[in-house]
Amino acid sequence: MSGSQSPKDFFRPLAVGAPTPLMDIPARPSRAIHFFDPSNPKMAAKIPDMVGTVDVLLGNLEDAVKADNKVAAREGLVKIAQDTANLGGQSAPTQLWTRINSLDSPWGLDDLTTLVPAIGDKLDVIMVPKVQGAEDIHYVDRLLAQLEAKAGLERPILVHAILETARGVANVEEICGASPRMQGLSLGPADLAADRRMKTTRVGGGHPGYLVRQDPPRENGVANLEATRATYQQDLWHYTIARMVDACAMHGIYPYYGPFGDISDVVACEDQFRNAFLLGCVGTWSLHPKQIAIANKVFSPSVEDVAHARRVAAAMGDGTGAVMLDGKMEDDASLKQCLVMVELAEQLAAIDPELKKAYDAIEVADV
Ligand SMILES: CC(C)(COP(=O)(O)OP(=O)(O)OC[C@H]1O[C@@H](n2cnc3c(N)ncnc32)[C@H](O)[C@@H]1OP(=O)(O)O)[C@@H](O)C(=O)NCCC(=O)NCCSC(=O)C[C@](C)(O)C(=O)O
Ligand SMILES: [Mg+2]
Repeated sequence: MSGSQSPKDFFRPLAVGAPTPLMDIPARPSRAIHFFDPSNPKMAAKIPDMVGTVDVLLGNLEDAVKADNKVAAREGLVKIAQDTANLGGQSAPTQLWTRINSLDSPWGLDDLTTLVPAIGDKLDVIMVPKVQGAEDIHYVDRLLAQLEAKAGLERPILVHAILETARGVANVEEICGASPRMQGLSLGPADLAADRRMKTTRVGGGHPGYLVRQDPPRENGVANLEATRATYQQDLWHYTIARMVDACAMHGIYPYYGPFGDISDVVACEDQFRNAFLLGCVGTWSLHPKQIAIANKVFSPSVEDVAHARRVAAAMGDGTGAVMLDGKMEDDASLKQCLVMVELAEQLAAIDPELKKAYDAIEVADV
């Protein structure tokens, strides 16, 4: 909500006839947001078979789509949305998102004015790149309301902002609170690195030069600076992700990691995703089909964690007081953490039969 706005106006439609904004953003599973270029015939051909195997399919119109293909990508996305069953809309197993071109580009406006009338009923979330502050969200918010009203849509399209400028990061809280449409945030590590003038050349992930080194061993009180010392690579994105998580939690919306550009390094990709999962993110991006399985694995609580969480919940009874379990103290606050895990497991079990089987098996054997 912006400074001069009355609280009661925040949840009013911004155009006559537009759908009423949602009070709460639904927690729909979105472990992997899988990017595809709708102007690439090979990728487009794969989309119908991917429905049901990934939580979100995202038709990307921005960076990674050639300038000459911008219109073809937009039109390709319309066609895919119209022709593909079970993709997009409230009850579809796979959500349909798009990433529009940036608001200062020659294409952003036409992206919105084409997509909303044509496939607005199927589009669940619109990702807006390079968001700098609340003003960008306000612009999209009003425009979407006008387009929704004109198209007679019954459900508001949600908005997701990518943080990829220093100003965007500095304004992260106001971005999250700028509209009831705000669904979440993703990290845009490549543009953000460039904007910050970081000295990296990668799309997400770590850097071997960003490290801390073990202290030198001391002999008779003197540091041996010649000794071999272990180094520990640090996470370049810790600060930004942590800020995103707090801003999203404060506003009841959802944080996501983002892209991991080294498609061949599936191990480091899994590590980067897991850091984000542990810090509070609900999902990440997948740029290549092989990253979907990594995201689904990482962003689904492990069977061991769910088993432990259920044991704590059972041992805590009415949820107050303190108990000992396996030598550890559990209390109201550790129970709350466990309930986050249990709730997430329930949401995922409802849409993923394999996970349901794995989580159901715990109940019998381990609790
Ligand atoms: C990396 C690339 C070029 C490798 O593409 P490739 O064709 O060389 O890979 P491949 O391993 O040979 O592909 C095998 C098969 O899978 C297909 N395929 C491959 N990828 C996909 C896909 N995503 N969805 C569906 N199908 C896909 C591909 O067409 C091929 O089909 P085939 O067997 O029939 O020949 C390709 O995967 C790709 O273009 N991925 C999407 C890239 C993208 O969307 N980038 C933008 C997001 S990141 C970003 O913008 C940064 C950010 C946030 O803004 C900021 O940090 O600032
Ligand atoms: Mg970018």
